[in-house]
Order: sequence, then structure tokens, then C-alpha cells
Amino acid sequence: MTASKNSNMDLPPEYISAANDLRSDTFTTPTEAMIKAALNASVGDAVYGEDVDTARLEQTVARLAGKEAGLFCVSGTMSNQIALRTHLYQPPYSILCDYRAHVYTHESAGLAILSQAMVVPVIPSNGNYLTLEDIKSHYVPDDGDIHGAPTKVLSLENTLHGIIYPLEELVRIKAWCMENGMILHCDGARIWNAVAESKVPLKQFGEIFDSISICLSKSMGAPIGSILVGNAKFIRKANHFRKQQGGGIRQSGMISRMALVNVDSDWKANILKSHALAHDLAAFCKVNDIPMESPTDTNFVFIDLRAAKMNPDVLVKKGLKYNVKLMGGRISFHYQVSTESLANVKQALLEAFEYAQEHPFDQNGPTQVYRSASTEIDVHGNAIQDIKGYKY
Ligand SMILES: Cc1ncc(COP(=O)(O)O)c(C=O)c1O
Ligand SMILES: C[C@H](O)[C@H](N)C(=O)O
Repeated sequence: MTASKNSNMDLPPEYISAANDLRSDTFTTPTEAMIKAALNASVGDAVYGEDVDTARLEQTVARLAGKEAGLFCVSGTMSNQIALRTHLYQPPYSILCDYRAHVYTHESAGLAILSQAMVVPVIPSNGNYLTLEDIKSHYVPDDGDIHGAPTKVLSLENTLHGIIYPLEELVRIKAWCMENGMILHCDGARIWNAVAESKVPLKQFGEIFDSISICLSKSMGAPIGSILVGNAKFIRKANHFRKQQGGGIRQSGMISRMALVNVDSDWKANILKSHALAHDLAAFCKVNDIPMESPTDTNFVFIDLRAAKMNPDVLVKKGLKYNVKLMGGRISFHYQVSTESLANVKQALLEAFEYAQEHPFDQNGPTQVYRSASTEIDVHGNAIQDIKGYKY
């Protein structure tokens, strides 16, 4: 009996399939093709740059983005944080981003701790994405005023909340950055989605941004990681910060080979399938007057829980009733979600919305777009929080 079979452990239930997991596109599971590919992966030590498949993955993604070099990071968080740290030199300085940006809201204060940076979080005046006017009216100029922390980097997200950043706006922002010596970073956790839907080549976004963090573990379906792309000098220094942060990966050939399976495939078709499901759900919401927070450009439907007076825990429990996993108002689609799950989430959403009509819920705390599974369903998949008087 191996230790792992020891019965007195508190192990999570086996995770079988992401077909009904609409909590996030991070739940995609490795395919059989990926696992088979891993069996034939190179086995060099990537810290010394000696692993063929890791180098192949880095150079493949860098080339797609039109950048000189790429760096395989274990996560999008690491990729973003070492990118921003690499762009920054002499504090005091600040990074300007959307107030919803993952680098600001969901990377455990990395900007404050690793980069010692002030953040200038900005609410987009159009409600969807920052315009050049939003940026110009909030950035901190480096004009010698010793009260401020001059803004050195703009960190934009594409997509953010599933919204595609309009290329023409990025072009305007880029021109202003060039005139004002400002660096542009892109959190491209879902840039594959933006490329597939907008048909703007990744290389064109690469011409706008000095660096892009490109996630492999979301809509691209890889089990692990992100590729940070940029010029060779920047990537060399980012590699230094990656090592410092404990991100040096030894024999990463296996996970690189797994990622290459989808990167080398018709990934756009896969991604557009997931977008079609999201667009279908958005149309369903419109027909049933279920309010949404933002346009459904790509793979996310954001239910406006406040406007709907919907208790997120009721929505999660309705999801369990109809065998779909949810974690709040963001409903995520990825290429492994089944059409049956689309039908089921419509049922769950409709019942939660009807329940809210009779039992309006006032969200008096912050709206948590993402909530870790532990806050609503336990390791055995049962909803933790009972809601007074709530019956299935
Ligand atoms: C927009 C965005 N950026 C970055 C990340 C960080 O990626 P990871 O979870 O791999 O650290 C995420 C989360 O998946 C994300 O949603
Ligand atoms: C928020 C969480 O870190 C992950 N980025 C997600 O989108 O689910």
C-alpha cells in the first residue's frame, strides 16, 4: 500500500473532467495527446537553457508574437510580476492599470512586495477599457515633483473580463507612450481569445506592447504556465528575476511538450467554439432580461449580480443542482465545456434569477468576481454555505 493510498488523508475528490466546470478556463485538463507527447519530451535542465522542448516552446510563442525572445514561467502571476519588476528601475515609481486588473487585484500584492511599486488603478470612463484620455488624466508625470511616484509602466489586460481591447485605442495609447517614455506591458492571460475573435494577429499586439505575458494554461488548455515575451535583453533580465523568485524549472520539457500540442494545433477553432457557447448564453440572458456587467466579446459571461439582486451562493447552488460548477457571477467557457453544460447553466441561471425576484439579495460587500472553491463548495463538491430558507 503506497503512502498516497493511505486512507486517513483528506484528499480532494478525483477531478475527472472540465466539461461542466464553468468556474474558470483554468480548469481545462490535459488531453491524452498531451500526455502521450510528454512521454517523448526532452529532458534537459532548462535552468541552464539545455532543454530542447522548452526552448522550442519559448521560441514558438515569441515568434508568434513577433518578439525576440520568450521565457517559460510556471504561472501567469509569475510572468506578469517579473515582467513588471524587470521594467522598473529606481523607486519611487507607479504602475497604471485598470482597477479590475489581475496584476493589481489577484496577484497577492506582488506589485507592492516584489516591485515596491505604487499602483494607479483607474476606472474606465466607458466602463469597459481604459482610453488614452483615462490614462492621461490619471498617470503621474515624472516632472520633478517629489510628492509623486512617477508612472513608468502601463499594464493593460487583453482581454479583460473577456472584453477585447480595440486595436485603434491601443495604437493611440502606444503613440502617446512612445512620446512620453512610458513602457507598455500586456497581461495576455486571454490574448489567444482576443486574437481568435478579433482576427488581429498576435504579432500586431506584439508591436504595441514591450512585453506580453501569454498564458498557456487557460483557453490554450495546457496544464501549466505562461510564456513571457519581449526583446532579448528584457527576457535575460526577467530570467534573473524568475530564478530569484524560485521559478527556475528543471526538466520542463514534459510540460513544454504538452503545451506545444495545442499551440501547434488549430487553437483558434477550439477557442471560437467556446466563444459561441458564451455568446449563446449572453443571448439567453438578454431574452430573459438577466442583467450582464460587460459585453460578451469572448469566453466570459459576467452576470450583474448587484443589478439582478442575485445571491452568488444561490447561483452556485443552483449550478450544483444542474451539475455545473460555478463560483459567482463570472461564467467561463473553454473548449472542454459541453453543450449539455450550456443547457444546464441556462436552467441554473434562470432559477437563480427567479429566486432573486422573490428574495432580492443586497450585495453589501465587495463583488468577488473570482472566489476560490473553498469559499463555496467543499472538497467533496458540496456547497458549504447554507442559505437560510433556501430550498433547491
Ligand atoms: C487576467 C489574468 N491574468 C493573470 C492570471 C494569472 O495566471 P495564473 O493563475 O497562471 O497565475 C489570471 C488567472 O488565471 C488571469 O485571469
Ligand atoms: C482569478 C484566478 O486567479 C484566475 N485568474 C481565473 O481567472 O480564474
